[in-house]
Amino acid sequence: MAVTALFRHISKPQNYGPFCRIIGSATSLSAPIYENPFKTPFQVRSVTTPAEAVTGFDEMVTGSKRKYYMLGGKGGVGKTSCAASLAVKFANHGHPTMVVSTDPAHSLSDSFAQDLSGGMLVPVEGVDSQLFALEINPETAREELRTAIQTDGGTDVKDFINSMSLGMLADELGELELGKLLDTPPPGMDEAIAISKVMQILDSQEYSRFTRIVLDTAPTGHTLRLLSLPDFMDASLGKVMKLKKKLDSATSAIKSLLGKEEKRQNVSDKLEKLRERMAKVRDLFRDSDTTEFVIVTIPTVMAVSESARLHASLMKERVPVRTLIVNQILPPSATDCKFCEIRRKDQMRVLEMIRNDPELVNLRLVNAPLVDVEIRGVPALKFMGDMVWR
Ligand SMILES: Nc1ncnc2c1ncn2[C@@H]1O[C@H](COP(=O)(O)OP(=O)(O)OP(=O)(O)O)[C@@H](O)[C@H]1O
Repeated sequence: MAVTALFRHISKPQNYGPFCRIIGSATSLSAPIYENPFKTPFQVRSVTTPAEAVTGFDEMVTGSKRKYYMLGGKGGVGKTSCAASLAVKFANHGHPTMVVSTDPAHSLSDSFAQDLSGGMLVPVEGVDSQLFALEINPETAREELRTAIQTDGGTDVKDFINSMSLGMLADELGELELGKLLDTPPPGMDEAIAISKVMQILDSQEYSRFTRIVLDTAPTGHTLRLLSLPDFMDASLGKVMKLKKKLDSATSAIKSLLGKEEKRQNVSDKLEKLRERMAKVRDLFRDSDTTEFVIVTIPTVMAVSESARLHASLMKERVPVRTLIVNQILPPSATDCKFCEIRRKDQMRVLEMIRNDPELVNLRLVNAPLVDVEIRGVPALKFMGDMVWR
């Protein structure tokens, strides 16, 4: 697909729906007054959680060099809401921003309450500055790659080699199982291809203006496998490339005799480009000057345990992590709701657990309250952004 074809414009005005009364504040001890999007001031009740911290948004927003923020965590904790709200905030601070979902189960469209599907860059309505969203369907990205390789004769490489009586090389290529890799990809592979596609888009001159890229990633398991994948891909594709070079020199004489076209050169180029992009993805994840991985969790033992494991893996892979967002914290109950009281006590215990967890203790802890409406649409995201990203 031509890069220019990635833009799609929304002509219909969007209805964001009513928003929003809030019942808690992000870590506030002093009960600040926030303004809702309809300009009706409302009081935010305090969430009494001791470790108040800010995400250092000033630092995040400073500078026009391109920066990447990846949000990840357990399913359903609020990754998309946090990612979308960060993107809105960057855009409202003047950064041309792109928010990208590489989660096979996209929810950016739901979060923005706009249709952002289709694998193209879509402008988000209702934001002061440039904000574009992109939902990459990892399966489609994989199919595109497969078709590109097939069209250029790539899947027939093995047959072709056999027909040239180079069976030994064919076996060697077979061992690399590139075709199988695309048929039944290991978990994380689709996302790696999707991210490499994002890199391809961002590499083009046309999109060089984007200075903030926010990635809403798939739940933890995929992220972890994704991290180790570029190395694996790099090695596999590197081997394929070497083999192809050998093959090219071995067959070029025969091919020129038979007058066959050099179709496979295209395949080689594509694989080489994919390998380069995979290597770029790997480097990007580890570059603390440009990249930050933000872990999002909720105050339950299960979610926090998973976050600790995610953090340990990210550290092992040398991915920079500074912030842990604990989302959906219940505010103190204004009524004598026993259920709410018990849940909140439970949550406070979990917050204490986070503060004492050796894996998480050094992270900036940002507590975000559970609000009494769904976070949906730009005004709601703007509101969430002002609570979380400070
Ligand atoms: N602080 C909050 N208060 C109230 N509702 C919230 C809050 N944060 C998120 N939500 C709601 O919780 C639901 C799940 O949020 P979201 O889609 O952002 O999670 P996710 O981690 O991206 O999920 P998935 O793993 O399925 O992609 C949404 O309906 C969202 O509006």
